[in-house]
Amino acid sequence: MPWQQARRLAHASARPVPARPADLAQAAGLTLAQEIVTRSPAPAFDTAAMDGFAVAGAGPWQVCGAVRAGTVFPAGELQAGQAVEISTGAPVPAGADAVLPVELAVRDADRVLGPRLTPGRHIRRTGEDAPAGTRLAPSGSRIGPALLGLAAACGYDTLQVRPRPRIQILVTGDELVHHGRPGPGQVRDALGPMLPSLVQDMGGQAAAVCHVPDRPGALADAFAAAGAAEVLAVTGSTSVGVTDHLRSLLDKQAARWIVDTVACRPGHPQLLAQLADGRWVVGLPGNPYAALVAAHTLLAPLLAGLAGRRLPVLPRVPLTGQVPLSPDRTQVLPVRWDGAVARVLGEQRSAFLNGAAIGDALAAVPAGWRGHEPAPLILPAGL
Ligand SMILES: Nc1nc2c(c(=O)[nH]1)N[C@H]1C(S)=C(S)[C@@H](COP(=O)(O)OP(=O)(O)OC[C@H]3O[C@@H](n4cnc5c(N)ncnc54)[C@H](O)[C@@H]3O)O[C@H]1N2
Ligand code: MOO
Repeated sequence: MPWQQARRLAHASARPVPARPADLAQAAGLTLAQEIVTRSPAPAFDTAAMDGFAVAGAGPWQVCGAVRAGTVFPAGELQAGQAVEISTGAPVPAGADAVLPVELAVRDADRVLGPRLTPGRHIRRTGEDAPAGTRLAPSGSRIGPALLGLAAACGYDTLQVRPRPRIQILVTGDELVHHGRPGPGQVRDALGPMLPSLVQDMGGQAAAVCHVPDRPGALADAFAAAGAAEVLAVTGSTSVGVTDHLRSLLDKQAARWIVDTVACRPGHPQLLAQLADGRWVVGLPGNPYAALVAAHTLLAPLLAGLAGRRLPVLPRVPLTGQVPLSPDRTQVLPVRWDGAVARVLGEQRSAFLNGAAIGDALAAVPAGWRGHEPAPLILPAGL
């Protein structure tokens, strides 16, 4: 399956997890499952945009009081020739035409003088930003800091959200060790430490990593023990070796296959299937860089779909450096991204993470790519 199609299919297959209410403080980073609508007009009242004097009619004006932010002018309507001292953010009294900034005002006892102002000058009118009932943020938006502030400004205390999809990471491989330097024939587990933080960046939530022996039956036991997770991410069992049990287990459990190998390098043995109980299984190759590429290909789109978000649109950027070409596969390469051009950090073998570890992003160079064409860029969260 072509790489772009695999991404789209992984996203389109997922049904969003159920929504629940969350306090604003708990909603950060989750996905909005409702619209944010202005409940009252914004601003809610005619508001002074400058510190100075709210003035009515032509000057000079008689100063007849003061109105600070958080209070209202008690004396009702201003008459022509009257002014009140006013703070930025305070309600402009009825009858006022404009706000005279303090820098332009000349105060003389209880009188104030200043230039003629166009009507409405330095007044933010009621509903000027958004009338009541305006749709400000659609369902499916990521709840970032600005959206939290907007929700609060619109009077929300809780939001309907979709929680982070839960993932159980199952790391297979009897050759793996988890501490120190590996002995003869052993390999230090790179994926146990890498995947939980990758999952977090992708909007999911990983349970404690589970290490599964290569013996037959162990993976089936791990599936049964995985509990409430929506997604099982299995590493190191995607191939056809005698210790790779994932494919046969999926067939034995009559799983529905969605993606079975992808035309990309590295990471082609990756897979996506759905168990009869609805849980998703993503098979990530054991080679660590191949696992990273596969996670961006299938896991990130699946998590976006489960969270109710759209498939991230990948920006297309020009590439420089040595770009290996392939007539029939997408090549996924670590790059340095300077904001204008992505420089390929050499060809990355599937077992090594050095390029990805120091690079800013991954470039997905399409099959049949020609040198001058921009290529899609996979940016990590936060860049
Ligand atoms: N006969 C074939 N052999 C292989 C094929 C193939 O098409 N036909 N594809 C190769 C490709 S490409 C890949 S990628 C791997 C995928 O293999 P698995 O997903 O089954 O993974 P393993 O065989 O268990 O491991 C591969 C490699 O990665 C190391 N590894 C595994 N897990 C980890 C980990 N957590 N941390 C660090 N390194 C890990 C493992 O020791 C192996 O060196 O299959 C090829 N073979
Ligand atoms: O797909 Mo494998 O990832 O080429 O090493």
